[in-house]
Amino acid sequence: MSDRLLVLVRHGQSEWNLKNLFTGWRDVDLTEQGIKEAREAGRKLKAQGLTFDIAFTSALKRAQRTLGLMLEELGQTNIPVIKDEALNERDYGDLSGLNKDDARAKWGEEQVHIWRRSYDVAPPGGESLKDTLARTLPFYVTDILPRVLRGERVLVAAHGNSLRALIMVLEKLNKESILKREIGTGAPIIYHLGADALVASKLDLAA
Ligand SMILES: O=C(O)[C@H](O)COP(=O)(O)O
Repeated sequence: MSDRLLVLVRHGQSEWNLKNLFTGWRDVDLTEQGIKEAREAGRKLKAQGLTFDIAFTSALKRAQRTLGLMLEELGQTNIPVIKDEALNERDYGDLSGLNKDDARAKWGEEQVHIWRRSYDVAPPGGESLKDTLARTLPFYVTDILPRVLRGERVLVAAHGNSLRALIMVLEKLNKESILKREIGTGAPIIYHLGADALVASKLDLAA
């Protein structure tokens, strides 16, 4: 097995996940449940015998706290941590702060599903997954991937849609299959990459 390790983790449950509100770039904290999920994710990685050389996270505190809690469980709070807006959640624009059920009642189930899961339809005033990919992918290519290919073991704590964007590329998912891809809170996905940067193996700890 190559040591080109890349682990992706969505943050634990946030206060607005619990309240069922569109969050996007709003900077809300973890719930007690989210803290538990983050610690559990760290314990799961430790149980796999994994250690990391560097970690990446977004500019938002729910992902940063999740990372900090995982590193505590791993006993690795001293590794370098790079925070970058490129890994932030998709900007939900005018939907930010609205209740997801209220939005379904107003615009219909299908429209809301398209805004939440489609590849190229942006919510009003916000980013589509394609727009999100346009900022996460260059950052992945310039800052994350070269380290993985050099053999550094990399942990990324980010968000449902910034991770869906990266997963779309890593797993070569098309516009149809990404529609169905859900990323659970605090559920690590462990990849080993080949020297060609393609996925050599994948272990989804949520599965
Ligand atoms: O930003 C949000 O509201 C959530 O973190 C992700 O939302 P989604 O499940 O609608 O993509």
